Amino acid sequence: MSASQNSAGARFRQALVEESPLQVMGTINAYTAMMAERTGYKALYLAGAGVANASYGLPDLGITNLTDVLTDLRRVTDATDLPVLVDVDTGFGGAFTIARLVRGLIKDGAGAMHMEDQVQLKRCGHRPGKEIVSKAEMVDRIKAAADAKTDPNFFIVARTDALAIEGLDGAIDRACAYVEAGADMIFAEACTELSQYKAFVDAIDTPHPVLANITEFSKTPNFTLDELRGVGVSAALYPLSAARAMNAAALKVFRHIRKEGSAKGILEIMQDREELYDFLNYHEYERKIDELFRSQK
Ligand SMILES: C[C@](O)(C(=O)O)[C@H](CC(=O)O)C(=O)O
Ligand SMILES: [Mg+2]
Repeated sequence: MSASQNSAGARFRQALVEESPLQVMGTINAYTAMMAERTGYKALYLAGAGVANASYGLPDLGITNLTDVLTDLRRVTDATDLPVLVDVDTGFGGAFTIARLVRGLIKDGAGAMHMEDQVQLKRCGHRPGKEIVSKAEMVDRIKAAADAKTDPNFFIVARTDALAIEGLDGAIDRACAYVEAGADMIFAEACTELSQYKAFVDAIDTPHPVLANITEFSKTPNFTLDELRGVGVSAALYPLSAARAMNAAALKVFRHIRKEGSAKGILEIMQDREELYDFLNYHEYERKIDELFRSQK
């Protein structure tokens, strides 16, 4: 098997074949990535909003950069074998920056990326007031990315935020142009109805045409996997589900211990030491230390 057949990009493509729709699970750090892997997911997601919110305490408004994303990516790819889809926002700059980004992602173990057609001062895809670049400019972004691939299997997802601005026909017209330019899949952002996904799927001519972003508290309802399968969606993204739950749990714990002066009464929502150690393979590390240094005792 050649190196590129076994690359993260190849593994991402394989996951799309094995599972349809492929559930792509957002994990904001190495440890949650390990838990998701053990739970049975076949692909992970590094959310731009996750990098911004969780790692830097910033809103998802295009403030974090290429280096911030690669730093978080390396933590995840060092800890798991699963292929990771990485949110690279607008690509962080012009053609040369995008090329550097693609090379960096592949080097740091990403299997796929998604880049969007918003202006540099981007917003969350589910917020009002989004602005997008021209179709031609986004086509250039995709071409720059496709041209920079050092692994032919690296998977490029083009995200279009055009539905909210140009309507379904405009968004589909862009989607087709993005695929023509080298995108492997379309991230149809902020769809409100299943029929919209179907329209994208019918228009796009690739083996795995459409990704649905099932982010909570958004413009997109929490469509089930069966519903998405029914309209031909190839990948279902859960960018921040665990992060939202982790935030809510942390806040509960902070409030409880502050108020009660003790963790008594809130312990049941915590992961206990045994489970933590199980996911970390902690005992294996201890065994190794004992084995290595036994003679010194
Ligand atoms: C997918 C997304 O790009 C992300 O960064 O996770 C966000 C998710 C969200 O804000 O809920 C987006 O849809 O813009
Ligand atoms: Mg994002």
